[in-house]
Amino acid sequence: MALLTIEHLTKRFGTVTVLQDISCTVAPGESVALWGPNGAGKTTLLRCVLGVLPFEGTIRIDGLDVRRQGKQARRLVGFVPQEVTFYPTLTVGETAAFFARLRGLEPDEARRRLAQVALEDRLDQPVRTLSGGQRQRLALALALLGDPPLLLLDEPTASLDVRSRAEFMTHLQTLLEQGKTLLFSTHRFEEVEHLARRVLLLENGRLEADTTPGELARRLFPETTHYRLRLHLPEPQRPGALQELRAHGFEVWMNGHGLEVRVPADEKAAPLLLLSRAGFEVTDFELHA
Ligand SMILES: Nc1ncnc2c1ncn2[C@@H]1O[C@H](COP(=O)(O)OP(=O)(O)OP(=O)(O)O)[C@@H](O)[C@H]1O
Repeated sequence: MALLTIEHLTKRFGTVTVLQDISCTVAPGESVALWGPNGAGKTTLLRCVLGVLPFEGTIRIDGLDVRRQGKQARRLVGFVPQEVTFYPTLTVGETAAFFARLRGLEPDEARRRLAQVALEDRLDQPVRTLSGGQRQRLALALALLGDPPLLLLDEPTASLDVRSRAEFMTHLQTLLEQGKTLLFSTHRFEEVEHLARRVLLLENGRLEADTTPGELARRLFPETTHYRLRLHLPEPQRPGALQELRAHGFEVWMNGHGLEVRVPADEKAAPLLLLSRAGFEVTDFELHA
């Protein structure tokens, strides 16, 4: 069964329709990116799923109707906004304990979630002294309180520098590996590429496509849909490797020091994996646009 089911979701603010007849599902353990230009409706969609906005249509989380069984449904969801406002004078530990208490959870639960995002050594640090990356990790720890299966994240890395962004993405990757389900909005293709298995493309409040990161890449960068991958192999192995790649549908030919393979943008490493699994010894490679 799907963890999240959205059926005919329409959201109007007064006379303006911001989301129009959106239907989609997210399976347990999936990671789905919400992609679309500013104003496409990404935040609004997340807020409808959270049950904090009235809407038309039906949204269910693990079968629970967000409108009629809101309280139970919300227990299954953690939310990380773009930027969180904390009480600046509270420490990290106090903040997490405060939110845990609000939700009727034990202080131990707060400490567990702080450890999950590598903040356990910051318990006594006032929130106002945290870096941007640490603040966002604290927000993630709060979203993890109660161990909900579904995490909604609204451009969670938008205000972070490159290093904190990478760090935050690594935490999300780990959560995904641990079985969490992620639905996150982003404007960065590299985040889609690293984290998402599916992409919901929103445009003017409509679901334009329910697609893959590879297909999104083809739409965004149509001129670089394929690359040439040069593989260096010991000479005696080249004919066998060539055959192996051709047998798997790759366009491949010999060149001076090895093979050259035409690879789609979303499968650049596939020939390397294939050959190494088949026991070939790729000594080096180069990628050309
Ligand atoms: N409370 C509101 N009242 C009226 N209009 C609203 C309200 N909230 C959002 N909107 C409008 O709904 C549309 C979608 O906004 P939303 O914030 O969901 O887009 P978004 O895709 O998240 O954009 P961004 O990428 O800039 O965050 C926008 O035109 C916005 O102005």
